[in-house]
Amino acid sequence: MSVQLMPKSKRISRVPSPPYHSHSSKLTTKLSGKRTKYYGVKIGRIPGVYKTWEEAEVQKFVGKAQVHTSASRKLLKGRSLVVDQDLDEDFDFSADFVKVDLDPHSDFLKPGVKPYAPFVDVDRDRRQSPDKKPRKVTSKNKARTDVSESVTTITVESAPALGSEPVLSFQQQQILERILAGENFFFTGSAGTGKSVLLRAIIREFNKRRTKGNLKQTPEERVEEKWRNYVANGGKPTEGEDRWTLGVTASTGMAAINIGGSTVHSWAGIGLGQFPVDRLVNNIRSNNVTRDRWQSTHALVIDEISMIDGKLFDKLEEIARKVRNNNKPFGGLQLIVSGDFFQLPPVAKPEDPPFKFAFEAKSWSKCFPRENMMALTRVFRQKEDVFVRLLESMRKGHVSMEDTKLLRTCNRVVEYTDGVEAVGLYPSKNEVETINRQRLAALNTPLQEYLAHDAPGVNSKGYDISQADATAILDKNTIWVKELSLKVGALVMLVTVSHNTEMMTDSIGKITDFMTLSEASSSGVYLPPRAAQVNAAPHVKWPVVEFVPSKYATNRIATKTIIPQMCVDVLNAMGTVEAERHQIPLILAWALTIHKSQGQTIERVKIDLNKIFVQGQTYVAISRAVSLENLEIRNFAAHKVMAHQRVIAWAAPFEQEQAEDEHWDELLKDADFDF
Ligand SMILES: Nc1ncnc2c1ncn2[C@@H]1O[C@H](COP(=O)(O)OP(=O)(O)OP(=O)(O)O)[C@@H](O)[C@H]1O
Repeated sequence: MSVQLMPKSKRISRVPSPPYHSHSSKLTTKLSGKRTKYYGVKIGRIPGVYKTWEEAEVQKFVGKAQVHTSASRKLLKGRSLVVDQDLDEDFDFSADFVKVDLDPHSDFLKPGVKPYAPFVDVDRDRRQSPDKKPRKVTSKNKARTDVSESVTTITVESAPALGSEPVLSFQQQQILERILAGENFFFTGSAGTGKSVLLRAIIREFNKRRTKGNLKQTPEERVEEKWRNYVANGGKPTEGEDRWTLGVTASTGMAAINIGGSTVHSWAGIGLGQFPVDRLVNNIRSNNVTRDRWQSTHALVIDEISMIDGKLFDKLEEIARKVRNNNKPFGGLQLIVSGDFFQLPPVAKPEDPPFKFAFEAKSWSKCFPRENMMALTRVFRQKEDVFVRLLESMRKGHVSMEDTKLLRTCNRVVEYTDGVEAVGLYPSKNEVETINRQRLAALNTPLQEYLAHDAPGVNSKGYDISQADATAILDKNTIWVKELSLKVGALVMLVTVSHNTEMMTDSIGKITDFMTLSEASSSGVYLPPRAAQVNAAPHVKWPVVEFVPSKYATNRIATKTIIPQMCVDVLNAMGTVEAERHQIPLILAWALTIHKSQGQTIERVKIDLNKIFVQGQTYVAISRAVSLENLEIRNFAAHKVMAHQRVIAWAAPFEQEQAEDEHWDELLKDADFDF
């Protein structure tokens, strides 16, 4: 919690309210035209409302990591509404106070999702002069909040019984325990066997065990704290604390965002990784923060390993030994690696030398002896046996005559009574862009355009990056679009994830309206708690999406939800923000590339296999579906199901051995031995 500042000009009379997760909470915002400012201190020596910043500032707690910089002061000063979940009942709010949500454990403060995003009002020009073509909003012509507004009332309804992450299966739990005991582990398994669910559970467990309160520390603060502890401990490293320091990475930016991490390249501080190892090691050693991260991290997660080249894996392994001055495999770093080699392979240009899979790296078997690799065997995504079996043989590149017949029956149109059609999956990006553009143009409802605000950060050397570079980095590493064009009737997909069940990625729906937050609240539309964060722009209209109620998922989103803008960021090698994008987390979903669909569960799906070009692509596309009932496939042919021979050869003995082990375990379970 921190010192909270708010202008008196934005008076807010407080209605006592339960936390958001209870049934409902209500805030009444009264905005007067005056510009006198008051400053509120909720947690401090003497909580209260102060007339000057100086008076307020001295009330803050000393020694807590809540030092207000001028930047945060500036940030908070301009806000009209800040929301808190656990207001102190004894606190005197009679003097026009606000509700604040600065819970460090709330989703807003997790990597990838941030509060206080600035806004763009794309609708304003059109509202003022209906004949005028909508003007694109840039940082220059961005609309300002009108503080002379009269009264805004927002009712935040609680989410209707949104689910949580599923309970881990016995196999998932077994792997989790071995990882928590400090073992290296590679876990694989067919699509939908719960690798991502397990990975998220692992990250949660590590975070829980890490020293409380330091999750938000920057790498620099961590180094400083480590040094202080080292000195306090008489020059010896402190026990326990580093044991749970976890690096969270993935092979691609998209996969990294899904688990709240960075790409393995960024984390390692190796740029594109094309230089020889010694040069990369020198670069890392010359950067205190990157060097410290390599040295102080205890365990490293690498997700979607199938897309990491084996040569890169070997380079990282050698770098780890050198930078950590430790000759054990990967310099003694605990490795937690996940992925399915039958899915998408490393991206390689035709002119590149042939790629190696990570399991073909020289160091792979040193890092993962046979007993530290396991395949999850229970498929959760699909429930129909016939579909699970079909996908299993397709994964290995086999399709029988019967399978072909069955898949050809999916060449039909599935109609949905609620009018929300299926998401189309296509191999090529151009196809996807064309389809989405054409479908949007065909709707005769008014166009709403939202231009993202991209904020440049710093690169791994600490230098500011340019606006153009920030946009390029964000375009490459995230699925959030720079220019979002929407209309009532558009099919959209939510592309943000929240592990506290507020919103789930992969949710599909149709835009039914554009509303301000207060309009939404008075029409019974669900306002996600984070919607309150953007109340600084009461006249901005956000899309209202009617999501398809999921038949299968344990995680659900409220059916009719307003989606305000949020923020996504890309981290540099120092773990600080390289670029961040403020945008509405929706994308058009009439068409999506198969590459972008990897890792997702899509209940209504329509796949066109016409231009399939890579092994694993057909399997990835079809395995996104939840049931045969909702699956549509165009241009299926058996030869389009391709699995990589090297993967088949590598996986066969491993999977055979595991099946035998499991068979023996099963037999021995009921046996009564007495040694
Ligand atoms: N233990 C479990 N109990 C019930 N459902 C589960 C369990 N584990 C995973 N699931 C569900 O199965 C579906 C697929 O899970 P997940 O995305 O983790 O699979 P995956 O192996 O990562 O798939 P892919 O390889 O396609 O990315 C999700 O809907 C998830 O909620």
